[in-house]
Amino acid sequence: MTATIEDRQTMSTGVQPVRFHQVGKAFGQGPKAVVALDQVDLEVAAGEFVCLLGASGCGKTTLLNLVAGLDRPSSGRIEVNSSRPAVVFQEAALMPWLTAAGNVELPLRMAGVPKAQRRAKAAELLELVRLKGLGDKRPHELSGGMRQRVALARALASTTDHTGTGAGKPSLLLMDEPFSALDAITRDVLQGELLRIWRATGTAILFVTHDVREAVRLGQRVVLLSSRPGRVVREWDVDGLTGTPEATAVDEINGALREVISRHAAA
Ligand SMILES: Nc1ncnc2c1ncn2[C@@H]1O[C@H](COP(=O)(O)OP(=O)(O)OP(=O)(O)O)[C@@H](O)[C@H]1O
Repeated sequence: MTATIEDRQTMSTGVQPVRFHQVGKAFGQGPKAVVALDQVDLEVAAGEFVCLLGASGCGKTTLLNLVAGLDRPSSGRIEVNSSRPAVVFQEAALMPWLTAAGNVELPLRMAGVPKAQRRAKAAELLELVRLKGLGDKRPHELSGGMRQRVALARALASTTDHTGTGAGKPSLLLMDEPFSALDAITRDVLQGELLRIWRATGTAILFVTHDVREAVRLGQRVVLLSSRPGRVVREWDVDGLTGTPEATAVDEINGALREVISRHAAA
């Protein structure tokens, strides 16, 4: 089930939104430095859904921050070849004084999209995340799941190229445990919605989680990071697995995750 190099090369034809070449990231210097990532090689193909899995503190958020340009690597090289990557966090982080539609419009406003066009785009995206008719609600009037839907619509607005400068570049969504604060039923519904939206938009997604089931359900590929420092230790091609194959993949990946955690604990 582990993807071969040949498989990876087949998947990686065309423009890749993200490529990591031997990326390292350390916080601080000298003996007290915290090495969060070490020699990470990773790529995401256009339109691909990749789940990044690892134990708490292994550097998953650090890796997403590097892709988003919120931080810089200490070593190695990152190629980001997408129209502006957008991030969805664990908490929706909406502007409380803006309506749902206002929040979705915000990145469009910042990109200089004319008013009528951004209104129409926000309405279209709110419909895509099944919040049609709720655009005038403020965040406090919405449930946690609804707020994450707004955050997803805003991220989609942000990653769409409206200026023409990113023409031809694939879009990329970065998602940092976006459903982990939600109850199990809402999480299940939103996972299904995310798959639908991914298929409808064709955006590439790099999705961080520490939930193996979630990773196998959502991803085409699951990439396992070791415990600190985070390194890619294994990856699995889980595209289209359902039923028993999916359960087998979950067991196998759970075993590998436990192994990297216990190796770290023993170190
Ligand atoms: N700004 C920073 N300064 C110092 N250390 C940091 C900083 N950001 C992250 N770290 C450290 O780097 C390591 C990786 O952190 P990161 O948040 O990327 O892990 P994670 O895998 O996302 O964890 P979790 O699953 O718990 O969210 C941790 O040891 C963390 O303490």
